[in-house]
Amino acid sequence: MQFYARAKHFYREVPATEEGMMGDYIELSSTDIESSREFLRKFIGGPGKAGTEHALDCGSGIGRVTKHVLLPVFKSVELVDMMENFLAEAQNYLQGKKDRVKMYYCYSLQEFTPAPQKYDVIWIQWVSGYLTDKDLLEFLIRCQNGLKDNGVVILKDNVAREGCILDPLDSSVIRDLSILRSLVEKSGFTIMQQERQEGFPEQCVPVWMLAMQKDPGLP
Ligand SMILES: C[S@@+](CC[C@H](N)C(=O)[O-])C[C@H]1O[C@@H](n2cnc3c(N)ncnc32)[C@H](O)[C@@H]1O
Repeated sequence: MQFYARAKHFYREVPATEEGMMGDYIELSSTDIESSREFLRKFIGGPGKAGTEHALDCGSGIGRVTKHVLLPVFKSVELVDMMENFLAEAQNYLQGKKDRVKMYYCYSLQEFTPAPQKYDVIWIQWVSGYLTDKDLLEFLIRCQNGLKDNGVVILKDNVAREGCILDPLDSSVIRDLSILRSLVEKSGFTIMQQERQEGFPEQCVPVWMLAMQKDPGLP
């Protein structure tokens, strides 16, 4: 519980701005967005691919990903974040597109269950490290049930070069790629593609994008 309480305590001091969402690396936001858009394009539209009706932005913060990556593609988007003030700010930040933002869920992901078979894409960016292994695994299992046929989960996060690093400042963990992949696979997802974010400075922790789909044989 302390692990989660500390993260909440940390985010109380974080401004509800793009800078706050980027942890003071605001200059990387446009590179991040551009790569996310390109990565997403591979999995949507066309036979056997995900549709473009509904997306869910997990750990959305003020909706930076929703605004720049999801709303340009999906008819409607829903946001889930544990911080009420971020979701409140999202309503200003997403102004003009508000009618296509259908829900703002104020929940911690470890306590949140996506609605069954509703989403074409579930986007999980820079938030998986705030969940324990057990809670991340269980959340991914609940996400499977939230996906439509051909639906895709995209997880984008910092990835350690080796092992698992605890950041006591914001109470998060950075997992290496093999640990992250094994959690994803344990949940029953199949990883379709993984790609390293390019264009970030060498001294930054590597960032990876993983696209996953549930096994079509499973209910
Ligand atoms: C680094 S910000 C990233 C925000 C957004 N995904 C983006 O890329 O702009 C991390 C976000 O995760 C949220 N968060 C942290 N732990 C969470 C949890 N256990 N459940 C839900 N949201 C959480 C924070 O409130 C914050 O909005």
